[in-house]
Amino acid sequence: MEHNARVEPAPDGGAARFGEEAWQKLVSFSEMLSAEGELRGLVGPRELERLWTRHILNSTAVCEFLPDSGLVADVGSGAGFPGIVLAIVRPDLRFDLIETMERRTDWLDHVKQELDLANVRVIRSRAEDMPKRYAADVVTARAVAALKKLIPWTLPLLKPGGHLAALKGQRAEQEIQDAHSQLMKFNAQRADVYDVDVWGSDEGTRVLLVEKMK
Ligand SMILES: C[S@@+](CC[C@H](N)C(=O)[O-])C[C@H]1O[C@@H](n2cnc3c(N)ncnc32)[C@H](O)[C@@H]1O
Repeated sequence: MEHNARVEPAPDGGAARFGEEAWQKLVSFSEMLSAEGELRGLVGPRELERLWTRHILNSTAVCEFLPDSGLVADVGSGAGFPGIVLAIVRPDLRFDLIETMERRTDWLDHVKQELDLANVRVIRSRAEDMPKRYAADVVTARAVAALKKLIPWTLPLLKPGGHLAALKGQRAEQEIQDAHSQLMKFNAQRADVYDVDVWGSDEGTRVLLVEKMK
């Protein structure tokens, strides 16, 4: 596949970091996004210039908050961040990508087929409309909504003792304060912010981790 000149090149050393198979799939995912992402209205042209650092590698920051085994639900996956990236890096975990827009679930299904991601299920739904019995070990979310909205959407999707890991920016602490009553109402045990280094990028990121009561 021909590379778009504006697309940020992949960093060196990815195969050593993520394993050969996962790295090949991450590169293929970047190529699919470069070729089709703009046309399909999934990523803006400026975003292709920072596809690796701002999006693909940024998504990997959630890895250290994933469970040893079980089910991860990525709410509002959009073009596949962080859900597709995490599913590639952790083929031993099951991933449900819960996304409300058909255009985006069509894309996510296409990526699942092309990259042969047997651990991925694409679910077209709003997070808040998922069945009551749904129970994930971890829910992930990036750029979906402020925490006070995310809590009612995502804590009901978690098993007791499960975690919401949301990629957030500088206002993460303020978001926790603003979500105080939702955190109490939906049985959050604690909410903390972690500064995380992102491999291959100079830009770190922040993960807001909410634990649901056991
Ligand atoms: C700004 S995009 C972010 C996409 C991706 N997470 C990322 O970081 O690039 C937000 C996505 O969340 C989806 N979304 C918004 N509200 C949702 C909900 N209640 N349940 C599931 N998906 C939702 C939108 O359709 C959109 O694809």
